[in-house]
Amino acid sequence: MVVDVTGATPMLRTRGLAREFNGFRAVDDVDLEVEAGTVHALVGPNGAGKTTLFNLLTGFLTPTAGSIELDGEDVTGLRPERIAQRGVARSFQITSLFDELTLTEHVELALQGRDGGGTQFWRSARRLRRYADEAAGLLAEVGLGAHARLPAASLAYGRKRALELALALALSPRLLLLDEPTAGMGVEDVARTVDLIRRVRADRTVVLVEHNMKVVGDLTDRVTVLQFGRILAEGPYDEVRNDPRVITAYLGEARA
Ligand SMILES: Nc1ncnc2c1ncn2[C@@H]1O[C@H](COP(=O)(O)OP(=O)(O)OP(=O)(O)O)[C@@H](O)[C@H]1O
Repeated sequence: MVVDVTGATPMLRTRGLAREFNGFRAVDDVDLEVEAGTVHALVGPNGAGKTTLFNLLTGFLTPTAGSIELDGEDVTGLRPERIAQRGVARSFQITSLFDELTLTEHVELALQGRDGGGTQFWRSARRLRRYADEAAGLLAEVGLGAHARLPAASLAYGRKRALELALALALSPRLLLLDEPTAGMGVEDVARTVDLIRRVRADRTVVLVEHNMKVVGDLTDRVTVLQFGRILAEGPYDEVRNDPRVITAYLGEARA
């Protein structure tokens, strides 16, 4: 186990992390450190490498170079399911919802998957009931308690994303990765989502990719700014947003 000078092992640490696509470095020599119990944002102009970095952290892509440690354990090159088993969950991917299943059934399936029981509904509908209480608790946590018996298809967009969050939380993640949690939302849903993330962050470590700077400012302890696959700046939001290099990077994007 690697321990840093402050004595605390970061929940996530990458060193020299890189990913090339045909000689093009989408992620280039990234040293990222995320302290346990914090909310950390990844921001940067389009094409900066944020999604590629997320895909590396979840094992959906293998790095060309560098390493990834989770709570001091080397997870570099592990397959996505192995990384998930070690407590990394990623939300929101609405495409993974099933229209006809109720919210409760979705969460019960996720809980069964966490316990290694597979995620096939048709084989196990009766066994799923053992998770009823835990599922109810998770739905209440994300504010969907009143909708538990409705099919997922009946939910509005913002609520679908809350359900995705409940599914990620069902895995009891140590590290929760949120991929643009407020993308495509109106002002009210954004505010609700910020509140929700605030609530679920207790005892968890959260890394989010976010374009909405108000959300970043409201939610995060630290921000890493990526540009051209590299870390351009890193620090508390108020420091980073006044960094001339960051301002130039975003102005450049606005002009383009
Ligand atoms: N599979 C791939 N093959 C080739 N190039 C890729 C691939 N995936 C990403 N890239 C390139 O890597 C760079 C970083 O892309 P990435 O999607 O990680 O950026 P991003 O910061 O998430 O951007 P956005 O904010 O637009 O989602 C881009 O130039 C992109 O075209």
